[in-house]
Amino acid sequence: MNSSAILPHAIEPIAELPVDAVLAEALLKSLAEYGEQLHGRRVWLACSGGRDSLALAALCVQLYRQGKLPFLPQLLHVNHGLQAASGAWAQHVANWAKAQNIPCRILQAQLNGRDEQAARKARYDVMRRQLNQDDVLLLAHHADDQAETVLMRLIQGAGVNGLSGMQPWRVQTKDAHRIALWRPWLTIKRANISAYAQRLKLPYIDDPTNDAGDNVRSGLRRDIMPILASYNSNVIDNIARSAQLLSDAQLIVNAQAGEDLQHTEVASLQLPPAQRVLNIDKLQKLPIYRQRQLLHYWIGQDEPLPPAKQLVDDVLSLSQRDDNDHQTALFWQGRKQSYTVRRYRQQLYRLSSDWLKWLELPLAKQTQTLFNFTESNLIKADVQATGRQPVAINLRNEDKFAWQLKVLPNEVIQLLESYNVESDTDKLKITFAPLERNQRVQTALASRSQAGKKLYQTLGIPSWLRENLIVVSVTLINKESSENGLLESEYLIELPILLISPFASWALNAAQANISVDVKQLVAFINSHLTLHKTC
Ligand SMILES: Nc1ncnc2c1ncn2[C@@H]1O[C@H](COP(=O)(O)OP(=O)(O)OP(=O)(O)O)[C@@H](O)[C@H]1O
Repeated sequence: MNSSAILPHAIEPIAELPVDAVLAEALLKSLAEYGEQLHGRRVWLACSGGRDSLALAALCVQLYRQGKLPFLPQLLHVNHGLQAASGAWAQHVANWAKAQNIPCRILQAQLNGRDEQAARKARYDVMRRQLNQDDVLLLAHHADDQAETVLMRLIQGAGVNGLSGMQPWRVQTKDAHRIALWRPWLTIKRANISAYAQRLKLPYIDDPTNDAGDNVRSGLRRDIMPILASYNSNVIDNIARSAQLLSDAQLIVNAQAGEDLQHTEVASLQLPPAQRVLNIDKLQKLPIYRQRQLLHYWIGQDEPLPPAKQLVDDVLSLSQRDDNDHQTALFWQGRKQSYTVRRYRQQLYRLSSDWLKWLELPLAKQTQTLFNFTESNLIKADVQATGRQPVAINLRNEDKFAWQLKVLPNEVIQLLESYNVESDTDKLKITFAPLERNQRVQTALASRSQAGKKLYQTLGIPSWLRENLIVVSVTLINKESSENGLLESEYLIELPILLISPFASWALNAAQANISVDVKQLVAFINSHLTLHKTC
């Protein structure tokens, strides 16, 4: 609204006229439809003081007085402070609310720019801050707004989702704060609202910028809609109906993509929203249109807005390549965070930038003494009890993610004792050290020890995970008896038993150490407690 907006004078309580049947029916029908979601929620009404939102407020007052509406919404008016008259409009809305005896709150918006988009964002931000968890915000958007929205999106090349327009009920979550936007008038034409406002002599504020044609929306309203109406007088209703049909279609598309996703995701590699992984072989079993839809859904999940079609096409081509290029990285800036989509072998990865940064942090070598009998004066019987408590070892801990390994010392000691080896009688020491590029280790996947690139290839480690391999070793006392059993010698040995990455682990072959330990069984007590969790 600009300063030339017409500010009406007469503010009176709403006349005792019969309610408008069409407008009331739309509101009450919507109330019945979302009754369950509305139950026990506080309802607010976003009121600009313009014709539509003032009419919605007036209808709520009338229906409430007649006992047809179980609640009276509290008005919220946002003062954008853009023009000299802004303060007067806010006062006008407050005065009108007072005359109707309904609560009203005036909020000041903090604008970041002077265009309509900035005002809209600031308006929603300040209203959202006012609302409590699960509160509902009533908006007066109507069929003409819906038609303009659909046309705007059409000329921007939107898909089914965009063309389904505004939704009558939309839950919005931002930083775990959840509210619902409720638009009961999406099927009501502006003309009906105008007639009602006139009958009631509603003192609404008339904003000339709405029809000035100086932004896309008002340009469509002023120049394009009348032309379309000359071809088909039902154009508003018809576009609003198309939006409803497409909204149903979108639900079906989403359900299909969700189902396809379940079959194509690689369950063991998921760390949502930091890392999401798709199996390309399974993706390619789907018809091409479902592949595209699935990728669109997969990339955009965890984000409020979907990715551009170009990115979906690029990811699709990446999945179709048959060369061995693992270097391509497709960047996507989402609303909440940014991501990189990469391919490694037959898998597509969507990696958040936070996660990639975390993976680049250095890992330090550390030695943990799981037990110290001398210091704590524990006798072995106590070990049986306390050793059942897993010992958590932080491999890399930072505000966003924590990589932790849990060891059951009791089990490890018992197992070691069942072989001809013992842990140091006073201490059980486990060492965690980043795998050196040239360090050779032998896993069950290879017949001899390997290092560097060969090892990564054998284990299938993508390039961004290569600095995240850790060798776990136990310090043991090995006893050797001579053949006649008379001579017994003991020596300390550091035995590498396990290689771990954030998502997998591999038992290391101890044959080189010349010790008869069943390494697989030994590592089970360490391996099975590996957890990686996101802390925020
Ligand atoms: N300054 C504001 N304070 C509170 N709510 C607002 C404000 N501006 C808009 N709204 C809400 O957002 C909806 C859509 O915004 P839009 O810009 O189309 O409204 P408007 O044309 O300025 O006013 P109205 O829809 O009331 O005639 C409004 O119907 C109203 O519910």
